[in-house]
Amino acid sequence: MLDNNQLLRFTTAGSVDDGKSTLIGRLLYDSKSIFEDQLQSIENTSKKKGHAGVDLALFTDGLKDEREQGITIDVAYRYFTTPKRKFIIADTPGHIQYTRNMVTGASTANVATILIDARHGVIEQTKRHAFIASLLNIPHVIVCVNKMDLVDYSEEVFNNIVSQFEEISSKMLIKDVRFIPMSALDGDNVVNRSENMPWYQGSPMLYVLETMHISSDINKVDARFAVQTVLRPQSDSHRDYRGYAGRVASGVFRIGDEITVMPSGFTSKIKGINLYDQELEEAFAPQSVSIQLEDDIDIGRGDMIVRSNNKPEASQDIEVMLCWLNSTGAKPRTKYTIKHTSNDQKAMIKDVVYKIDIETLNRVEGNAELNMNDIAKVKIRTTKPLMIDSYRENRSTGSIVLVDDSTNETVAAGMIV
Ligand SMILES: Nc1nc2c(ncn2[C@@H]2O[C@H](COP(=O)(O)OP(=O)(O)OP(=O)(O)O)[C@@H](O)[C@H]2O)c(=O)[nH]1
Repeated sequence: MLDNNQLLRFTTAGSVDDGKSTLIGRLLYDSKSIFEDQLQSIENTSKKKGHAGVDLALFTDGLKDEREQGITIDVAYRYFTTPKRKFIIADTPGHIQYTRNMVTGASTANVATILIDARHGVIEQTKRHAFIASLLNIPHVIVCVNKMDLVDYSEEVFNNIVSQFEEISSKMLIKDVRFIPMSALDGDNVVNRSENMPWYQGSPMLYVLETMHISSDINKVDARFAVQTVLRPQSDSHRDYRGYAGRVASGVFRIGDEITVMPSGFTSKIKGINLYDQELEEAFAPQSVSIQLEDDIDIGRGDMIVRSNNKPEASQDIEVMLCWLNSTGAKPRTKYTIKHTSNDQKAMIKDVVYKIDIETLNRVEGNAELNMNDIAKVKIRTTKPLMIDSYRENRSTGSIVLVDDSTNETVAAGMIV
């Protein structure tokens, strides 16, 4: 089984021409994560285009081709592996890096990388990227100060950018932020240590990504099991078996644990845990398992099994920071389907408390309209209770999405306050 700790998800954000494609290309190329045939074709194209070396941006050009053909790809996922870790990069194309794409790509990320052009320093866009990383509670941020070759590898320029960034990030909730001076084009401090910046004592980017401690990014304290379906095999040998299949959203469950089923409130003890036909002593997030209980109680999809001494709140009135994702905007007095873990209910937006002006990061009150890319604090009322935690404490049971039933489109993503 894949040790989930070894899988690191990261997003890339930067404004147009900061060098995102070049950086990803450099990471793949220098870490030798490119397939031979792909590499050959890129080298040929680079030669044809008159490039002295390899045109690194070609690694991510697939995305551009598709875009030019009019196929909308908002977030592209790239996979690469080094001997130490597996990586998934959620990449959003530079000039369509709207809030919605960043939110979509970043919601499960361990790390957000934010690119800054060393010549320009911290700009409006950087602020927006930092804000979204903080809003989504992405545990780690790496600020890549790129194009250091164009500022004479100056330590002073780098230090100034670090201070500028720290000034804005100190007002946000960003837990772990690191700064790396680099040249993606020349490969300085991406995979290999730069010889041009001996003053930089830190590690190159890949090393940081490979060694970053991410196992504590998952909430291991609050045990939450979202029931997806009830298993009742019909064969004679399994006649007494009744298991609840679902996903451990967070925390750990062990045989013998005293549990409560929510929202009904019935209590029991865990009798067995199965992963396919394997019997486990314990299960942890994000495993999908089936759980057997000592008592026969009425449980269905959307219920949540939790440890009795640590329960989420059951509520029909929730406050969320909502990011509106579709172009139609929010329709007034409309019922949406709200999806929360395995629980689907109907919900209505009762009130827009305030919107965030993404440029100034100020709150704007008195404007109830929600359009694409808007971020707002809203009050939602659901038809039945949801078992919720705050997103800060639990990224899994603290997040929701809204779906428009008439089109089946996901129209908003929200973080429970
Ligand atoms: N001198 C220098 N140029 C760089 C560096 N990194 C990228 N560039 C150049 O900057 C330009 C933009 O790089 P891209 O990688 O295409 O930028 P991007 O951010 O991916 O741009 P979009 O795909 O439009 O979002 C290209 O001409 C790159 O060769 C660097 O470290 N130093």
